[in-house]
Amino acid sequence: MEQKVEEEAESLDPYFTFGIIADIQYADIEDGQNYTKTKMRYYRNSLQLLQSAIKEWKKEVCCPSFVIQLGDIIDGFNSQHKTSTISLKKVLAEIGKIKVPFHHVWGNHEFYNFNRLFLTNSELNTTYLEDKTMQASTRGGVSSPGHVDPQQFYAYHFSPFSKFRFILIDAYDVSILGRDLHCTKYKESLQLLRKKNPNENLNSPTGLAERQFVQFNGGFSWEQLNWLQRVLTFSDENKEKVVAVGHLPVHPDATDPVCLAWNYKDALTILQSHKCVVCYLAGHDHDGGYCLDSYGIHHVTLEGIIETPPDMNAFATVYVYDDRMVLHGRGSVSSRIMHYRKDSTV
Ligand SMILES: Nc1ncnc2c1ncn2[C@@H]1O[C@H](COP(=O)(O)OP(=O)(O)O)[C@@H](O)[C@H]1O
Repeated sequence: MEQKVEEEAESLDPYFTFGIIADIQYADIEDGQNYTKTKMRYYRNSLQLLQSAIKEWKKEVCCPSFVIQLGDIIDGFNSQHKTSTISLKKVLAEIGKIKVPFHHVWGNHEFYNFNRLFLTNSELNTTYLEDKTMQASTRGGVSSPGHVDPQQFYAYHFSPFSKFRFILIDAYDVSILGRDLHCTKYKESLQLLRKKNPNENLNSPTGLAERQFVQFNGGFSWEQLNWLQRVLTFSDENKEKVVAVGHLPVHPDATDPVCLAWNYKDALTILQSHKCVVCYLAGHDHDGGYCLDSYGIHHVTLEGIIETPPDMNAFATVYVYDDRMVLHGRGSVSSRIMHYRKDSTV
C-alpha cells in the first residue's frame, strides 16, 4: 500500500493536497505514561515531531493548500505548571514557519488549559478561514447555511477547491470542560454525564454500558447537529464532496469506544444520510484507527504525535483527485486510499 500511495502521489496531479496532524500535546516536562501505563508520552519531543512534519510538508512538490490540526495542541499538564500561554506560543511559532493556513479543532486538552472565551479570542479560533463567498450567495437554488455566531458554538465550513467542502465541528459543545460552572450548558452536560456515569470519578469508564460517557469526552449539541444537517444538504444539492472533522471519533470501529463522542450515533446518522460525505477525520485516540462504514464513509482516527517515539513521525498528506482521496501517512500513520461512493461523482 505504502509504495502504491507514493507512486500515485508522484505520478498524478491532484486537484489539491492538505496536511493532517493530531494530538501534539506539547509540554516542557519529562516524558511520562498514559493513564493505563501502556504507552509513553513524549511531551518535549512532540515539538520536534511537529517541526519535522512542517519541514516535510514544505519540501513536498505540491505544498499542502492547508493543514488541519485535529485538537489537543498542548497538554493539560501545562495548566498545573502555569505554562499554558508560553507553550501555546511555542507551538504556534513552529506552525508559523509554514505559510499555509492551519485550521484548528478543539480537544479536551484545549479546555484543560483555557476557557472558551480565551479560545474564542485566540489564534486557535480559525473561523476567520471559513467560506465567506458562500455566506452571501445562493448556488444551485439552495440557500447557503451561512455563518455560525461564535458565541453559539465553534464550527465552520470552507471550500478550498470548487466542489469540495470541509466542515470543522467542536465535539465538546455538550461537555463540562472549559465552561463556567453557572452556565446552562455546563449544568445540563453535568446532569447528562452523571446520569450515564455513576462513578465518583467522572473520568472513569469502569462498569459503563456506554463507555464514552466520561468527563474527557463530550458531545454535539442539537444546534450543531441542525447546522451540520443544513451544510450537508447544501453540499448534496451542489454535488460537493465533504470532509467532516472533529476531535472525537464517531464510529465505534475506528476507535477504542472509550474515545467516542457522547452522542456519536446522532452525528453518524446525519453523516450517513448525506451522499456528499467522503470521510470523517478525528484525533483523540492516540493509537489511531480506521473503518469504512456500511454507507461508504471512511472514518480515520489519526495516530497522535504525543505517543509517537522520537525517532518516528505521525502525520499525513491527503491528495485529492476526482474519484478518491489518497492519504499518504508518515511514520506511524497508515496510508489509505479513500474512494468516493459510487453514487456520488464530482
Ligand atoms: N480509565 C481512566 N480512569 C480514570 N481517569 C482516567 C482514565 N483515563 C484517563 N483518565 C483521566 O482523564 C484525563 C484525560 O486523560 P488523558 O489520557 O490525559 O486524555 P487524552 O487521551 O486526551 O490525552 C486525565 O486526567 C486522566 O488522568
